[in-house]
Amino acid sequence: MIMSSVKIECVLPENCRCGESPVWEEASDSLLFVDIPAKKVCRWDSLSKGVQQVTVDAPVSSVALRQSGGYVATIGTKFCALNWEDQSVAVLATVDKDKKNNRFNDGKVDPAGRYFAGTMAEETAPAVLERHQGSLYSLFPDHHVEKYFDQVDISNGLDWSLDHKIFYYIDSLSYSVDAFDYDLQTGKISNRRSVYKLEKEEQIPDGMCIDAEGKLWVACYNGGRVIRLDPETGKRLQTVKLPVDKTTSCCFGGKDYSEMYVTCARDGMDAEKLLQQPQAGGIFKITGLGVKGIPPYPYAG
Ligand SMILES: O=C(O)[C@H](O)[C@@H](O)[C@H](O)[C@H](O)CO
Ligand SMILES: [Zn+2]
Repeated sequence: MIMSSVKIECVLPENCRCGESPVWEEASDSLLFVDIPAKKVCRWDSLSKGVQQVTVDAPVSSVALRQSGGYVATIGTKFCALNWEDQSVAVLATVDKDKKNNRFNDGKVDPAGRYFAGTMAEETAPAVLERHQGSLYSLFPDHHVEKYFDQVDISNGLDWSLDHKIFYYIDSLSYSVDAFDYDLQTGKISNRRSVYKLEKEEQIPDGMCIDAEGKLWVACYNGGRVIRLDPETGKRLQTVKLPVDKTTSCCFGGKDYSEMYVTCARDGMDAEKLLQQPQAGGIFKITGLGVKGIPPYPYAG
């Protein structure tokens, strides 16, 4: 049963051009996120409401916690370590060296501490790009990189089932949420299949996270919503609409991971749309969902 006490609030009017990769950092009661084209990694302190940011030298598409301290981030086509204190970036590995127009997109750490992230061709406008240029990779704790597959259009949301036996993945322009069998020991994936095909008004599947009941939450770009899916039945369980169209990603955070945070974009909106949706690019908090999330896994290298 769905309780109707869902509340949506813009907690940070940040005007991100393309906000992405929300990650809750319990140790600092903060939300990390990136603004991809603005080349910024941001950290919003939920207690003081202050934002700190680090500007890097290329589009930054995802950020994740690092077990040994600081963060890791995907910057351009590089997996990097980010030292928050002195704002320094160290390159851990580079991918797609033969594809000068590519950049990383969404990334997330698996339950064994590997940093998964995929690439895409740079867009000329939202969802307009040379197709099939991307690949999916992961950075192992020893800093070696494995490539899983290529021919990706827009590599996007990813997460793992609660028993760590399934890897969920979105290539946005397939309009599908896919699943693979996952071998946590080796990091290998196999047996790709679709678990949900988006409906027309749901638009483009973007970022994704799993909740503590094993259900998937997908942010729908241009759809102005997050949807909750049951990957076992392939059914949509819930739709939560937001007052902005370009919802890009979601994560759980806050006390006991009972709140959901949603990022969104301003790029691609005309002046009229921006007047109608002045909160576009802000950070939204959704409470009252009645389900919790799980903590993010830190990169183990
Ligand atoms: O947020 C992302 O993942 C991409 O970098 C964005 O550019 C959008 O998703 C894309 O335009 C719509 O699919
Ligand atoms: Zn995305």
